[in-house]
Amino acid sequence: MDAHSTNGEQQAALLAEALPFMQAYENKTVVVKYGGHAMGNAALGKTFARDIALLKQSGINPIVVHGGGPQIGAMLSKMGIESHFEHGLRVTDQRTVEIVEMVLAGSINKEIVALINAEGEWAIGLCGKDGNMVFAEKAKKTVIDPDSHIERVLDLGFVGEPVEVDRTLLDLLARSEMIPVLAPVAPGRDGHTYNINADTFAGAIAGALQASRLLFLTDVPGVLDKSGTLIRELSVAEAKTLIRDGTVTGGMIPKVETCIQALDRGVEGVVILNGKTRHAVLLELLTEHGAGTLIVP
Ligand SMILES: Nc1ncnc2c1ncn2[C@@H]1O[C@H](COP(=O)(O)OP(=O)(O)O)[C@@H](O)[C@H]1O
Ligand SMILES: CC(=O)N[C@@H](CCC(=O)OP(=O)(O)O)C(=O)O
Repeated sequence: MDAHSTNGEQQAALLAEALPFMQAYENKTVVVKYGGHAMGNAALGKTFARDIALLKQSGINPIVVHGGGPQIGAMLSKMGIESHFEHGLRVTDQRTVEIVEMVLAGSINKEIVALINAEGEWAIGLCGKDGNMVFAEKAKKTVIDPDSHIERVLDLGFVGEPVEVDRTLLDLLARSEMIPVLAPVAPGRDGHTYNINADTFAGAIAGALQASRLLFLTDVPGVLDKSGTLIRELSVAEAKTLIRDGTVTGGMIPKVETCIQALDRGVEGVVILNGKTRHAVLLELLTEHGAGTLIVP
Protein backbone atom coordinates (compact mmCIF):
# COMPACT_ATOMS: atom_id res chain seq x y z
CA MET A 1 0.00 0.00 0.00
CA ASP A 2 1.54 3.35 -0.96
CA ALA A 3 1.80 6.31 1.42
CA HIS A 4 -0.98 8.15 -0.37
CA SER A 5 -3.60 5.43 0.05
CA THR A 6 -2.60 4.95 3.71
CA ASN A 7 -3.27 8.62 4.28
CA GLY A 8 -6.59 8.32 2.45
CA GLU A 9 -7.58 5.34 4.57
CA GLN A 10 -6.72 7.25 7.72
CA GLN A 11 -8.92 10.12 6.62
CA ALA A 12 -11.79 7.77 5.81
CA ALA A 13 -11.39 6.09 9.20
CA LEU A 14 -11.63 9.49 10.88
CA LEU A 15 -14.81 10.25 8.96
CA ALA A 16 -16.26 6.88 9.93
CA GLU A 17 -15.41 7.56 13.56
CA ALA A 18 -17.83 10.48 13.46
CA LEU A 19 -20.87 8.32 12.61
CA PRO A 20 -21.98 7.30 16.14
CA PHE A 21 -21.57 10.89 17.32
CA MET A 22 -23.62 12.20 14.38
CA GLN A 23 -26.32 9.66 15.20
CA ALA A 24 -26.32 10.64 18.87
CA TYR A 25 -26.68 14.35 18.06
CA GLU A 26 -29.22 14.02 15.25
CA ASN A 27 -31.89 16.73 15.62
CA LYS A 28 -30.28 17.85 18.89
CA THR A 29 -29.44 21.46 19.64
CA VAL A 30 -25.84 22.46 20.19
CA VAL A 31 -25.12 26.03 21.28
CA VAL A 32 -21.61 27.21 20.41
CA LYS A 33 -20.39 30.39 22.08
CA TYR A 34 -17.69 31.93 19.91
CA GLY A 35 -15.65 34.29 22.08
CA GLY A 36 -14.06 37.50 20.87
CA HIS A 37 -10.63 36.19 21.82
CA ALA A 38 -11.07 33.12 19.63
CA MET A 39 -11.81 35.33 16.58
CA GLY A 40 -9.50 37.50 14.53
CA ASN A 41 -7.52 34.86 12.63
CA ALA A 42 -8.89 34.41 9.10
CA ALA A 43 -7.84 30.75 8.73
CA LEU A 44 -9.34 29.83 12.11
CA GLY A 45 -12.53 31.74 11.30
CA LYS A 46 -12.89 29.66 8.16
CA THR A 47 -12.43 26.34 9.97
CA PHE A 48 -14.92 27.45 12.64
CA ALA A 49 -17.49 28.31 9.95
CA ARG A 50 -16.87 25.00 8.20
CA ASP A 51 -17.39 23.10 11.46
CA ILE A 52 -20.74 24.83 12.01
CA ALA A 53 -21.75 24.12 8.40
CA LEU A 54 -20.82 20.46 8.81
CA LEU A 55 -22.93 20.15 11.98
CA LYS A 56 -25.99 21.53 10.17
CA GLN A 57 -25.42 19.20 7.21
CA SER A 58 -25.19 16.28 9.65
CA GLY A 59 -28.73 16.91 10.91
CA ILE A 60 -27.61 18.67 14.10
CA ASN A 61 -29.11 22.05 15.07
CA PRO A 62 -26.18 24.42 15.72
CA ILE A 63 -26.80 27.87 17.20
CA VAL A 64 -23.90 30.30 17.33
CA VAL A 65 -23.77 32.96 20.04
CA HIS A 66 -20.82 35.26 19.59
CA GLY A 67 -18.96 37.71 21.78
CA GLY A 68 -16.61 40.47 20.75
CA GLY A 69 -15.21 41.98 23.94
CA PRO A 70 -11.77 42.83 22.47
CA GLN A 71 -13.37 44.26 19.31
CA ILE A 72 -15.71 46.47 21.39
CA GLY A 73 -12.70 47.57 23.45
CA ALA A 74 -10.80 48.56 20.28
CA MET A 75 -13.75 50.59 18.95
CA LEU A 76 -14.28 52.31 22.30
CA SER A 77 -10.62 53.22 22.52
CA LYS A 78 -10.74 54.67 18.96
CA MET A 79 -13.51 56.91 20.24
CA GLY A 80 -11.51 57.85 23.31
CA ILE A 81 -13.61 55.82 25.75
CA GLU A 82 -11.80 53.67 28.31
CA SER A 83 -13.09 50.14 29.05
CA HIS A 84 -13.81 49.29 32.64
CA PHE A 85 -14.79 45.82 33.90
CA GLU A 86 -16.20 44.60 37.19
CA HIS A 87 -16.47 40.85 37.90
CA GLY A 88 -15.72 40.24 34.17
CA LEU A 89 -18.56 42.53 32.98
CA ARG A 90 -18.17 45.80 31.06
CA VAL A 91 -19.49 48.84 32.89
CA THR A 92 -21.84 50.19 30.20
CA ASP A 93 -23.19 53.73 29.98
CA GLN A 94 -25.55 55.02 27.25
CA ARG A 95 -22.76 55.90 24.78
CA THR A 96 -21.06 52.57 25.39
CA VAL A 97 -24.21 50.51 24.83
CA GLU A 98 -24.71 52.21 21.46
CA ILE A 99 -21.19 51.22 20.40
CA VAL A 100 -21.61 47.70 21.84
CA GLU A 101 -24.75 47.21 19.73
CA MET A 102 -23.05 48.58 16.63
CA VAL A 103 -20.00 46.30 16.99
CA LEU A 104 -21.80 43.13 18.15
CA ALA A 105 -25.10 43.16 16.21
CA GLY A 106 -23.49 45.01 13.30
CA SER A 107 -20.00 44.21 12.12
CA ILE A 108 -19.08 41.05 14.06
CA ASN A 109 -22.48 39.40 13.59
CA LYS A 110 -22.41 39.94 9.84
CA GLU A 111 -18.77 38.79 9.55
CA ILE A 112 -19.66 35.43 11.11
CA VAL A 113 -22.80 35.13 8.98
CA ALA A 114 -20.69 35.77 5.87
CA LEU A 115 -18.09 33.17 6.92
CA ILE A 116 -20.74 30.47 7.36
CA ASN A 117 -22.49 31.43 4.13
CA ALA A 118 -19.16 31.19 2.31
CA GLU A 119 -19.18 27.50 3.30
CA GLY A 120 -22.41 27.06 1.32
CA GLU A 121 -24.88 27.38 4.21
CA TRP A 122 -27.64 29.84 5.11
CA ALA A 123 -26.73 31.69 8.25
CA ILE A 124 -28.98 34.41 9.61
CA GLY A 125 -27.71 37.09 11.97
CA LEU A 126 -29.99 38.14 14.82
CA CYS A 127 -29.89 39.65 18.29
CA GLY A 128 -32.25 39.39 21.25
CA LYS A 129 -34.43 42.11 19.73
CA ASP A 130 -35.38 40.02 16.69
CA GLY A 131 -38.62 38.10 16.95
CA ASN A 132 -38.91 39.11 20.64
CA MET A 133 -36.29 36.42 21.27
CA VAL A 134 -34.77 37.71 24.50
CA PHE A 135 -35.83 40.35 27.02
CA ALA A 136 -33.35 41.59 29.60
CA GLU A 137 -33.41 43.38 32.92
CA LYS A 138 -30.70 45.51 34.45
CA ALA A 139 -28.16 43.14 35.99
CA LYS A 140 -28.30 42.98 39.76
CA LYS A 141 -24.84 41.73 40.62
CA THR A 142 -23.47 41.44 44.10
CA VAL A 143 -19.92 40.33 44.77
CA ILE A 144 -18.11 39.38 47.93
CA ASP A 145 -14.80 41.17 48.30
CA PRO A 146 -12.17 38.38 48.72
CA ASP A 147 -10.18 40.44 51.26
CA SER A 148 -12.84 42.10 53.42
CA HIS A 149 -15.59 39.46 52.78
CA ILE A 150 -18.07 42.34 52.58
CA GLU A 151 -20.87 42.07 50.00
CA ARG A 152 -20.93 44.84 47.39
CA VAL A 153 -23.70 45.71 44.89
CA LEU A 154 -22.34 46.52 41.43
CA ASP A 155 -23.92 49.23 39.30
CA LEU A 156 -22.94 48.22 35.78
CA GLY A 157 -25.24 50.66 33.94
CA PHE A 158 -26.92 49.09 30.90
CA VAL A 159 -25.60 45.60 31.50
CA GLY A 160 -28.50 43.20 31.29
CA GLU A 161 -29.43 39.70 32.35
CA PRO A 162 -31.73 37.69 30.12
CA VAL A 163 -35.04 37.18 31.95
CA GLU A 164 -37.32 35.97 29.15
CA VAL A 165 -36.42 33.80 26.16
CA ASP A 166 -39.06 33.14 23.50
CA ARG A 167 -37.99 30.14 21.44
CA THR A 168 -40.57 30.59 18.64
CA LEU A 169 -38.13 31.99 16.09
CA LEU A 170 -35.31 29.59 17.04
CA ASP A 171 -37.66 26.60 16.75
CA LEU A 172 -38.73 27.81 13.32
CA LEU A 173 -35.10 28.15 12.23
CA ALA A 174 -34.22 24.70 13.60
CA ARG A 175 -36.75 23.20 11.18
CA SER A 176 -35.28 25.21 8.28
CA GLU A 177 -31.98 25.38 6.43
CA MET A 178 -31.01 28.44 8.45
CA ILE A 179 -28.28 28.62 11.08
CA PRO A 180 -28.91 31.35 13.70
CA VAL A 181 -25.96 33.54 14.65
CA LEU A 182 -26.88 35.55 17.73
CA ALA A 183 -25.42 38.80 19.10
CA PRO A 184 -25.81 39.25 22.88
CA VAL A 185 -27.85 42.46 22.83
CA ALA A 186 -31.45 42.55 24.03
CA PRO A 187 -34.19 45.04 24.85
CA GLY A 188 -35.66 45.58 28.27
CA ARG A 189 -39.37 45.97 28.93
CA ASP A 190 -38.29 49.45 30.11
CA GLY A 191 -37.40 50.42 26.52
CA HIS A 192 -33.62 50.41 27.06
CA THR A 193 -31.12 48.34 25.10
CA TYR A 194 -28.94 46.08 27.26
CA ASN A 195 -25.42 44.77 26.79
CA ILE A 196 -25.36 41.14 27.88
CA ASN A 197 -22.21 39.15 28.44
CA ALA A 198 -22.06 36.67 25.56
CA ASP A 199 -21.49 33.71 27.89
CA THR A 200 -24.59 34.61 29.91
CA PHE A 201 -26.62 35.04 26.71
CA ALA A 202 -25.46 31.66 25.36
CA GLY A 203 -26.40 30.01 28.66
CA ALA A 204 -29.91 31.50 28.55
CA ILE A 205 -30.44 30.29 24.96
CA ALA A 206 -29.06 26.81 25.73
CA GLY A 207 -31.26 26.57 28.84
CA ALA A 208 -34.44 27.68 27.04
CA LEU A 209 -33.82 25.16 24.24
CA GLN A 210 -32.71 22.37 26.60
CA ALA A 211 -29.60 22.04 24.45
CA SER A 212 -27.63 18.81 24.37
CA ARG A 213 -24.34 20.66 24.46
CA LEU A 214 -23.10 24.15 25.26
CA LEU A 215 -19.55 24.81 24.08
CA PHE A 216 -17.52 27.88 25.01
CA LEU A 217 -14.73 28.59 22.54
CA THR A 218 -12.16 30.81 24.17
CA ASP A 219 -8.41 31.52 23.97
CA VAL A 220 -7.18 29.14 26.70
CA PRO A 221 -7.36 25.32 26.82
CA GLY A 222 -10.11 25.46 29.48
CA VAL A 223 -10.23 26.30 33.18
CA LEU A 224 -6.68 26.38 34.56
CA ASP A 225 -5.67 25.80 38.18
CA LYS A 226 -3.38 28.15 40.16
CA SER A 227 -0.29 26.61 38.53
CA GLY A 228 -1.72 27.00 35.02
CA THR A 229 -2.57 23.31 34.51
CA LEU A 230 -5.76 22.42 32.64
CA ILE A 231 -8.55 21.06 34.84
CA ARG A 232 -10.23 18.38 32.71
CA GLU A 233 -13.34 17.92 34.83
CA LEU A 234 -14.87 20.30 37.32
CA SER A 235 -17.86 19.77 39.59
CA VAL A 236 -20.22 22.66 40.32
CA ALA A 237 -18.99 22.80 43.93
CA GLU A 238 -15.33 22.92 42.82
CA ALA A 239 -16.13 25.59 40.23
CA LYS A 240 -17.74 27.80 42.89
CA THR A 241 -14.65 27.41 45.08
CA LEU A 242 -12.36 28.44 42.20
CA ILE A 243 -14.32 31.69 41.78
CA ARG A 244 -14.38 32.34 45.52
CA ASP A 245 -10.65 31.77 46.02
CA GLY A 246 -9.65 33.91 43.00
CA THR A 247 -8.31 31.09 40.76
CA VAL A 248 -10.97 31.95 38.21
CA THR A 249 -10.95 35.68 37.42
CA GLY A 250 -11.99 38.19 34.71
CA GLY A 251 -13.81 36.85 31.67
CA MET A 252 -13.62 33.28 33.00
CA ILE A 253 -16.05 34.19 35.83
CA PRO A 254 -19.19 34.68 33.68
CA LYS A 255 -18.21 31.57 31.71
CA VAL A 256 -17.99 29.33 34.78
CA GLU A 257 -21.09 30.90 36.37
CA THR A 258 -23.01 30.27 33.14
CA CYS A 259 -21.87 26.63 33.04
CA ILE A 260 -23.27 26.13 36.55
CA GLN A 261 -26.62 27.76 35.66
CA ALA A 262 -26.88 25.92 32.35
CA LEU A 263 -26.51 22.52 34.02
CA ASP A 264 -29.14 23.59 36.54
CA ARG A 265 -31.49 24.49 33.67
CA GLY A 266 -31.17 21.05 32.10
CA VAL A 267 -28.41 21.49 29.51
CA GLU A 268 -26.83 18.03 29.25
CA GLY A 269 -23.15 18.87 28.78
CA VAL A 270 -21.10 22.04 29.13
CA VAL A 271 -17.49 22.39 27.94
CA ILE A 272 -14.99 25.27 27.96
CA LEU A 273 -12.35 24.73 25.28
CA ASN A 274 -9.71 26.39 23.16
CA GLY A 275 -11.25 28.03 20.10
CA LYS A 276 -7.75 28.61 18.74
CA THR A 277 -7.39 24.90 18.02
CA ARG A 278 -8.31 24.19 14.41
CA HIS A 279 -11.67 22.39 14.15
CA ALA A 280 -12.18 22.60 17.92
CA VAL A 281 -15.97 22.15 17.49
CA LEU A 282 -15.71 18.99 15.38
CA LEU A 283 -13.02 17.51 17.61
CA GLU A 284 -15.21 18.06 20.66
CA LEU A 285 -18.50 16.84 19.24
CA LEU A 286 -17.73 14.26 16.58
CA THR A 287 -14.51 12.54 17.68
CA GLU A 288 -13.00 10.88 20.76
CA HIS A 289 -10.42 13.70 20.87
CA GLY A 290 -12.41 16.34 22.77
CA ALA A 291 -10.33 18.55 25.01
CA GLY A 292 -11.00 21.35 27.45
CA THR A 293 -12.83 21.48 30.78
CA LEU A 294 -16.06 19.52 31.20
CA ILE A 295 -18.27 20.94 33.94
CA VAL A 296 -20.36 18.26 35.64
CA PRO A 297 -23.16 18.51 38.23
N1 LIG B 1 -8.57 30.02 36.03
C1 LIG B 1 -8.58 30.47 34.77
N2 LIG B 1 -8.42 29.58 33.76
C2 LIG B 1 -8.40 30.00 32.47
N3 LIG B 1 -8.57 31.30 32.08
C3 LIG B 1 -8.76 32.22 33.05
C4 LIG B 1 -8.78 31.83 34.42
N4 LIG B 1 -9.00 32.96 35.15
C5 LIG B 1 -9.10 33.98 34.29
N5 LIG B 1 -8.95 33.56 33.01
C6 LIG B 1 -8.98 34.43 31.85
O1 LIG B 1 -10.21 34.28 31.16
C7 LIG B 1 -9.96 34.55 29.77
C8 LIG B 1 -11.11 34.04 28.93
O2 LIG B 1 -12.25 34.86 29.11
P1 LIG B 1 -12.55 36.08 28.09
O3 LIG B 1 -11.35 36.97 28.04
O4 LIG B 1 -13.83 36.72 28.44
O5 LIG B 1 -12.60 35.32 26.70
P2 LIG B 1 -13.75 35.19 25.61
O6 LIG B 1 -13.59 36.37 24.70
O7 LIG B 1 -13.41 33.91 24.94
O8 LIG B 1 -15.09 35.14 26.30
C9 LIG B 1 -8.62 33.88 29.54
O9 LIG B 1 -7.93 34.40 28.44
C10 LIG B 1 -7.87 34.15 30.85
O10 LIG B 1 -7.10 35.31 30.74
C1 LIG C 1 -21.71 42.96 29.85
C2 LIG C 1 -20.51 42.59 29.03
O1 LIG C 1 -19.42 42.45 29.55
N1 LIG C 1 -20.72 42.39 27.72
C3 LIG C 1 -19.68 42.03 26.81
C4 LIG C 1 -20.32 41.53 25.52
C5 LIG C 1 -19.33 40.90 24.58
C6 LIG C 1 -18.71 39.63 25.14
O2 LIG C 1 -19.16 39.05 26.11
O3 LIG C 1 -17.64 39.22 24.41
P1 LIG C 1 -16.59 38.05 24.76
O4 LIG C 1 -17.35 36.79 24.77
O5 LIG C 1 -15.62 38.14 23.63
O6 LIG C 1 -15.95 38.36 26.09
C7 LIG C 1 -18.76 43.25 26.52
O7 LIG C 1 -19.26 44.37 26.49
O8 LIG C 1 -17.57 43.02 26.29
